[in-house]
Amino acid sequence: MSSIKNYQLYIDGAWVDASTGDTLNILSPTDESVVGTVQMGAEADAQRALEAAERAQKEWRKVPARKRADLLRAFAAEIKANRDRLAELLVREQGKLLAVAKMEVEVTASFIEYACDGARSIEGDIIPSDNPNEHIMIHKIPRGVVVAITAWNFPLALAGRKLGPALVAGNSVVIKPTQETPLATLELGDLATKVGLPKGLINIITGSGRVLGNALVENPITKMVTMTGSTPAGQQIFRKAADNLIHVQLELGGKAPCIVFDDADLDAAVEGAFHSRFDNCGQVCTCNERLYVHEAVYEQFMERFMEKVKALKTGNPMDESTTIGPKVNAKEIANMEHLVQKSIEEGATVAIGGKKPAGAEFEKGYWFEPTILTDVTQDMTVVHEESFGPILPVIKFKDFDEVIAYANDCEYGLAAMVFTNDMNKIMRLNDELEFGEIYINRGHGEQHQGFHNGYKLSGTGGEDGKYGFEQYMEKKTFYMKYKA
Ligand SMILES: NC(=O)C1=CN([C@@H]2O[C@H](COP(=O)(O)OP(=O)(O)OC[C@H]3O[C@@H](n4cnc5c(N)ncnc54)[C@H](OP(=O)(O)O)[C@@H]3O)[C@@H](O)[C@H]2O)C=CC1
Ligand SMILES: O=C(O)[C@@H](O)[C@@H]1OC[C@H](O)[C@H]1O
Repeated sequence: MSSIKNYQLYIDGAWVDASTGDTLNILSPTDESVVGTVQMGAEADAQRALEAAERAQKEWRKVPARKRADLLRAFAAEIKANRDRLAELLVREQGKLLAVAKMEVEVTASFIEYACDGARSIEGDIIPSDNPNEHIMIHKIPRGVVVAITAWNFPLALAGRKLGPALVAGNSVVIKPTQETPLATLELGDLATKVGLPKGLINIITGSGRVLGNALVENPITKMVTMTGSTPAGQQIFRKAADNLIHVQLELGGKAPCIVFDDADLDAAVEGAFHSRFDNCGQVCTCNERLYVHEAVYEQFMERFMEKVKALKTGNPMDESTTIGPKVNAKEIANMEHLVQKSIEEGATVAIGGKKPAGAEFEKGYWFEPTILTDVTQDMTVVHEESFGPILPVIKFKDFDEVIAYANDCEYGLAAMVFTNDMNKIMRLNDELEFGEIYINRGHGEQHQGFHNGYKLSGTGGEDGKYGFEQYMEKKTFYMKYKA
């Protein structure tokens, strides 16, 4: 039985108590046991962390980018060296499968390593002026103090995704992880100290988004907010950020369509649609949230697809034979139950699942059976509201125009998946689908060198790749007049 650690706040390279004296128990989604405690920071703690970050950034921005990258590669290496310990903590606080947790730790490090590769690409411009004896120079400079606010589905990877580019670009960071799963992120504090990152460069403080998160966003020291989470919270941050007109990068909700055309490779489509819904218990922003299958292949596809769903083994995420774990908390389960009930009321059929699994091992914890809904129509709630869980509505379609209209009939615009081998369809899909990330003939799964970019209510700014890195820098233009 792993011991329970009581975490403090990590500010200016030290562990300190929060100003409030309040603490929060972090519960295991598997059995609701306490897996750790954190302290609830408030405005005064936000101020302390931001001031430490501001002091550190004044020195950090002078360090050559190559040297910054060297230090951060050591940080990434230390994260990898602690993979198994961090992975177990992720399983205990978030309920993801151990194998997925190990991959998350590796991805955390690779996000940082990818950013380090960009250290030598921080280039500006020298532009000839229209005036004689004058040059125009555009410098890329760090923004200053960046506030990073993260969600619970991949808490450590989301931290690495933001820390990497922010720090390599010369900023300092205050991270506020979600109250649901803060523990693995807090562990980054000791690793930062161990590799000798300057004090105050990374600060990790815990507390509610409404109080601590809000205090961070509205503080004038903050020059950028990068947040991953729900659309409502992102909208609140966007409104508050307007007070100081700071740069905001928001990665929010999604409702990805997965479209299987009649000419699709059905094995690839079954695999892609299945993993894109059920991996991480459906808690991925780019998940297959609604499946559209052409009527000509519907029976064939569903026969193979349902076999895989029935074969899923729900259970303890530490058990290697488990293939799907619990949801993260009781609120998420309530949403699952609401969506299934609403779907039934609106005329859908529960083809499989739809409730809490039976058995003593599921008495405690936040469990929900993998659920497939059929006889679904485009107007139903479950086709428009994000489930962010193991629920999949399936709709039969007749032709290209019909399914594109269905796919775009959505307030989100993050990801879409399509299976077809018809080049004309593929090129038309790229033109007509209103989503920032489109996967052709495979399931979801971003790569660091891409650009994770949500349209509509899925966010603003975008993350990853060279365009995501650019978000962490300001530009300064010089007009240099000289004597001939
Ligand atoms: N597009 C993407 O890449 C991703 C999007 N998501 C989306 O996030 C949602 C699930 O994650 P979840 O953590 O519940 O999302 P939430 O929006 O509830 O929380 C995300 C983070 O924002 C904080 N927060 C909430 N309100 C505010 C505020 N007013 N000011 C500052 N910070 C605030 C939260 O703090 P706290 O909760 O601690 O109070 C948390 O740290 C789903 O909708 C999912 O689609 C998730 C992962 C990736
Ligand atoms: O935010 C998400 O849910 C995804 O972008 C997820 O986060 C980190 C992983 O690398 C991505 O799959």
